[in-house]
Amino acid sequence: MNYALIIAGGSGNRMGQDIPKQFMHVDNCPIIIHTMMAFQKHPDIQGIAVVCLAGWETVLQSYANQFCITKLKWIFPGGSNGQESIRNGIYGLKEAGCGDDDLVLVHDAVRPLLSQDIISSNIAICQKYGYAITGIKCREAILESEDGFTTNTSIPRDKLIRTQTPQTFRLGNLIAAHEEAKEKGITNSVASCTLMAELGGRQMHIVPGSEKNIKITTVEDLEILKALMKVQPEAWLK
Ligand SMILES: C[C@](O)(CO)[C@H](O)COP(=O)(O)O
Repeated sequence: MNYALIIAGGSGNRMGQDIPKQFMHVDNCPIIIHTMMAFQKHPDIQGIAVVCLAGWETVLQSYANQFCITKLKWIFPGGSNGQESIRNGIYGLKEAGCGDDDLVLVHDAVRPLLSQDIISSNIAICQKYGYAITGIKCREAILESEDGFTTNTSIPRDKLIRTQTPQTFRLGNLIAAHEEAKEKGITNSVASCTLMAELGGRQMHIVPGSEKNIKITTVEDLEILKALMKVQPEAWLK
């Protein structure tokens, strides 16, 4: 079985809006529903779990009903950071009876333009190699700055990968990683891929992502999303 685990535990402070960014509407539909629709449409996804910001569970369930997201099976509580939210989600899946060999596609609630191809490739690469990370090559020149205002240090971009989601693992491997993180005192890794890298001993395989698989973090991202959806509504979801 293959399950989507959508991380929607954040309050979206960087957007500076009254409601969390994952619940903001674009094209008459909440961003998180656009995101869930990509998994709803995919024939190889059997269920969707959402790790949800406290207080928004009922809203989420009623939007899912309204937009016919029939694959939504579980809503789990969000954590105090991304790592804890993912941890809540995978332990929730385990308690719900999912097996160690089941695949879990961990995905940001605020990446609504996820294509069917990226989902398919995540499943295929994870089945083959065990650890699948969506990413794209870095095309910009990269500099390092200590204070955010000045710099004299260049970082070669040739080997750099900008990570996206989904990031896909077998449930048993995810649980083992989070157990090891607890033992080692790692509590706030930025993403599943950074946690795996920090722990070591896991070879992750890169699934080609897309510039359209944008993460909505700021008001500027929201404008880009609206523009993309206007030009080619849902085209990249096919
Ligand atoms: C997981 C992620 O999308 C990979 O690029 C990113 O790390 C999420 O970051 P956020 O700070 O939780 O938005």
